[in-house]
Amino acid sequence: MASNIVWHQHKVGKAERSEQKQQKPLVIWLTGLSGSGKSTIANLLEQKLGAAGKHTYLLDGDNIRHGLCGDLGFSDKDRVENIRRISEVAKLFVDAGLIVITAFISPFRADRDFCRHLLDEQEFVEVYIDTPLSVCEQRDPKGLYQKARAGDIKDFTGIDSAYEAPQAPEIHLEYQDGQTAEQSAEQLIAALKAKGYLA
Ligand SMILES: Nc1ncnc2c1ncn2[C@@H]1O[C@H](COP(=O)(O)OS(=O)(=O)O)[C@@H](OP(=O)(O)O)[C@H]1O
Ligand SMILES: Nc1ncnc2c1ncn2[C@@H]1O[C@H](COP(=O)(O)OP(=O)(O)O)[C@@H](O)[C@H]1O
Repeated sequence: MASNIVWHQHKVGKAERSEQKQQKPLVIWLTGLSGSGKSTIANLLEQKLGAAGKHTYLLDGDNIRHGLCGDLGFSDKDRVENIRRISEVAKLFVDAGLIVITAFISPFRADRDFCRHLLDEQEFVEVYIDTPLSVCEQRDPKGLYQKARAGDIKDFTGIDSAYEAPQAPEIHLEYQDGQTAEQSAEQLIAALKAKGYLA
């Protein structure tokens, strides 16, 4: 596809940019059902990383779908393209030396793996926000499950569109009854530290 185009090697590269920021750039990829807690946890995580002096950028489903992916819907084909674009953007931000947090349902395993393979080893951390459908549906923060059950929204993840759960995520945040979002975010930070991602 990219014929007659040559990759330009710049003088300032990822190593220099991450050295300047004193951090290892990476993508912290949150995946889970709608209402599982991705946006809430991602926001808390970004605040906490910022307070610890890290340079971050949060890519969030609802926001990206207003701009970069504003032309896409929720068919399988559009979701694949959504995650492909986001993955390429995440790679650019990693190249800029940033810690990127993404909060997308990203229902298909192959698409999450696409992002993983765009990056170097240790630069992609898949975080499974494993909140059961019944809990997400009960939370229903945007009233979308109610609409999906009533047939007013088609192709809704978990209802009439598939969610392929990660088989070997780097971090698995299992739902615990009564656990607050703050506690989940702390648990995530602790796991990231324990696995050496925030050194
Ligand atoms: N049909 C259908 N299925 C799932 N979600 C829907 C749908 N229609 C609208 N929404 C809203 O869009 C948000 C999901 O967008 P994503 O970009 O994360 O989806 S995907 O990764 O491409 O599957 C999702 O946001 P979150 O609830 O934050 O996950 C919903 O608010
Ligand atoms: N432990 C928890 N982690 C994340 N969110 C939680 C938790 N407990 C309750 N919630 C609530 O669940 C809802 C999750 O919504 P949201 O973060 O928008 O999910 P998503 O981005 O996955 O659709 C929020 O209203 C949040 O306050």
